[in-house]
Amino acid sequence: MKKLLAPSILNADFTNIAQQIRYVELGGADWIHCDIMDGHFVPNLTFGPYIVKAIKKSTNLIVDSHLMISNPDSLIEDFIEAGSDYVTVHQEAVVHLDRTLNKIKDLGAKAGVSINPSTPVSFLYEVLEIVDLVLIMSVNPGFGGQKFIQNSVKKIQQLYKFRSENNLNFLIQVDGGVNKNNIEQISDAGCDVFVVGQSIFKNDNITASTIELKNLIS
Ligand SMILES: O=C(CO)[C@@H](O)[C@H](O)COP(=O)(O)O
Repeated sequence: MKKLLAPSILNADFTNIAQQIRYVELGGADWIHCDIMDGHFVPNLTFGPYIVKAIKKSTNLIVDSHLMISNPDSLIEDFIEAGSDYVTVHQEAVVHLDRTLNKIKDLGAKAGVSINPSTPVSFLYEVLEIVDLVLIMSVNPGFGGQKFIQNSVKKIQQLYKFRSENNLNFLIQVDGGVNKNNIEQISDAGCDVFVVGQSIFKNDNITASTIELKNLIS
């Protein structure tokens, strides 16, 4: 499976977001990752569907919306209408996970599910047949620039094994603290999609850091 790089714009310069996206496009980024935070499920606030719509207009890359919000069902439709190709909800934030994931698919987007560092992979076993993507959070969600939680590698290996043994097709994504020193180890564990924030956008040369990370997973 091709390995994909998904720069997270959480810590990008929003005074010129179209240019920042252009820089990662030039570096070979595959997706744009949008971190949606509500100040309730996570202790931080970001942006909503209006901004996702503007981001979609500024790029041809896949737009990947990660909803770190309570009660995501009420906003799923808005994020899909705004142009999200993937919509990922948190297992911890949803009561009827099977219903929510099917709703995303019925509305025409790819359905993703995410788990926090303290949630075991086994909590997802019953929905893995219907999801397009599983996001392993490798930091506690809410902020960019945190340290990678090493136990996430074991969770990725476990998920990779389950996928192979059950002949399933979902993508395995990792998010939080990914950088040039650990990305190869995470890739070897079986990860397909790498969300990277600060290690791309907090560098002087955004395109060069994108190229460097892409090379490490190619
Ligand atoms: O969802 C989140 C944080 O909650 C992430 O997308 C981070 O924004 C990734 O940023 P870095 O850890 O790579 O800086």
